[in-house]
Amino acid sequence: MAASIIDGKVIAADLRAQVAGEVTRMKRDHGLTPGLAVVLVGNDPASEVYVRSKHKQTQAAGMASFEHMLPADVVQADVLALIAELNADAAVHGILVQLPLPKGLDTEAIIAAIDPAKDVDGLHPYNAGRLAGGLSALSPCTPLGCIILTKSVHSSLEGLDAIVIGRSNLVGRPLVQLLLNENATVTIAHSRSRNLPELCRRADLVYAAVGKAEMVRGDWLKPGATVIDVGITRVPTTDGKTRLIGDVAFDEAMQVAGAVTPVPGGVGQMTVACLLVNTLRAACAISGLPAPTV
Ligand SMILES: Nc1nc2c(c(=O)[nH]1)N[C@@H](CN(C=O)c1ccc(C(=O)N[C@@H](CCC(=O)O)C(=O)O)cc1)CN2
Ligand SMILES: [Mg+2]
Repeated sequence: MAASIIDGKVIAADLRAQVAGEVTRMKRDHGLTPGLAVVLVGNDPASEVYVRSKHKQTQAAGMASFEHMLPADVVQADVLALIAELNADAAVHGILVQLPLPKGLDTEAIIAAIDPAKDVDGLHPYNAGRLAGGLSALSPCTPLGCIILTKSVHSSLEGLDAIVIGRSNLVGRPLVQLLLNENATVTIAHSRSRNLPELCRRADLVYAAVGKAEMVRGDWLKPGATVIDVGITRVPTTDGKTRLIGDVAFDEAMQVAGAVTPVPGGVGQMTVACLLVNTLRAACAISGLPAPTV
């Protein structure tokens, strides 16, 4: 029997609706409008698309959206000065610097300059450290989305064997921590791992986040496994256009797995929805309000 498709579009839309409901209540009961500031440096076309989508979805949820577009040749000190301004701005509850930054800028230093309470990307070492310590923290959006998608299939992840392929700060590493917090048994694999197909075949939950198109094949999967595909590679098509491909050979996975996320329409959809959740959580924490239920 073919696997079921985990519909990221539907799940993300539901999450955004829940956030919008909470924002309405915050405005009504506390006169508080959560605000998100996004900093885009340069003009990478994909980053421009993602930032536009963040702006639209932030406004659609009833939050304030502040966009800061800086030229590709901006100097480090000017980026840091903008971050300092946003840290001090009471209307801003979340700050996000779109990645990757142009060469020449020190990404680590820029992220470290963000007030951890406003770090809605969950990338500041303070939040990464708290997450790794099993403490409450703002957590990176894509891994949060992966967990929500997994929970749409499994009400509990306790005791399940998970493999995370990829160890980036944005996805793989924080995803491992979130899975541990759910009491999953986690294997961390990466481009240098030996016997990857064999490691994968043991897993109930497979997270592919390496950025290598269709690397995970159908015969790498345990029958019935849940497969969460984080990869997005844009490839040219014969008609001169492009299309997106994930890290998992989708058609093959559909023959073996129990549930699979599509690309597009899976994990990617959750990233911005979870950013809205984090902005809401940051606004509540900064304003001394109880954590939102979403
Ligand atoms: N500061 C950050 N930079 C980047 C992040 C991040 O979380 N924080 N993640 C990615 C880019 N990204 C958001 O910033 C992002 C990627 C993909 C999608 C998405 O909706 N994907 C769609 C397909 C979109 C398309 O057609 O191109 C899907 O998979 O369905 C949203 C956001 C790197 N940088
Ligand atoms: Mg996707």
